[in-house]
Amino acid sequence: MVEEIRLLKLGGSIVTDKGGGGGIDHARLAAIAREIAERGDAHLVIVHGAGSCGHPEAQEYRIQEGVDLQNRAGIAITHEAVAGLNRSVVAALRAEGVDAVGIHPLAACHADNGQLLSCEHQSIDQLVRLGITPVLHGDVVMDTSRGACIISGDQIIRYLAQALGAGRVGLATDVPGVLDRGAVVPVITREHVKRLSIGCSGNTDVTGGMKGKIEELLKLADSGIESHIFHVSHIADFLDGKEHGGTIVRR
Ligand SMILES: Nc1ncnc2c1ncn2[C@@H]1O[C@H](COP(=O)(O)OP(=O)(O)OP(=O)(O)O)[C@@H](O)[C@H]1O
Ligand SMILES: C=C(C)CCOP(=O)(O)O
Repeated sequence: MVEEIRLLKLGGSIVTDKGGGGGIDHARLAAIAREIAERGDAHLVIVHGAGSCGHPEAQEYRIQEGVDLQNRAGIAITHEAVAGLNRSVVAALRAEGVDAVGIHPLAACHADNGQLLSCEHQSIDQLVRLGITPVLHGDVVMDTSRGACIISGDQIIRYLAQALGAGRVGLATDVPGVLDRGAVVPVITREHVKRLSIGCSGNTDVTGGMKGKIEELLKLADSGIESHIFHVSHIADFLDGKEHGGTIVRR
């Protein structure tokens, strides 16, 4: 029997100090890595966001407006910021015994007009089947129309979930789920979302915060794959298939 692949996004807001001084939260990373290692999670693909390691650089160089000779320096600077975070995520996982390997979308993916068009999912699938945990991230990616653009971890999650036929898709973040007047909305569908007020992030964010996340997850839901948004404290529950108290986005 071919085991199902699970996808977990670690939001930039939980692995970095997104609203504060801007550092990587190494203690949080170690705790998350321990939870993943304790479950011996084979068939897991991890994608992390950028938080304070990439969003400020992408904003400074106006990457989302397109990249040409004037602002091309932003490609390497933004990529290095988030690639450094990727090295820390991979190191934290490996320190706990998870056989993790970092994969950079700048080299593995291509976009057009800000939309992810392709990603080397065959290599990712093969790695997972060998028991290795690929760790991707939101990144600056070359873009046919714009030169380059920023692809969020949420877009990568959507693409990989569809390409790999993922069985379970979860996004851990700094809020308990999608909130409506302070209460968690348990289920969101395309119809229902129109009645909600979903905003961006309270911090520097070039990919649309919660609004951008929901847009991607609704596209995923359209293709029949549901996804879960929950607070970082419920990662173990998600991996164990238990109730996480967050939001499910479905068709
Ligand atoms: N209706 C809403 N419900 C919940 N969060 C919301 C809502 N509207 C806006 N937000 C904001 O969205 C944020 C979460 O989105 P954000 O993109 O920062 O998450 P992330 O995936 O952890 O980070 P990153 O994009 O850096 O990976 C919350 O911290 C909150 O400020
Ligand atoms: C800003 C960069 C480099 C990637 C953004 O990814 P996200 O944090 O998942 O939105």
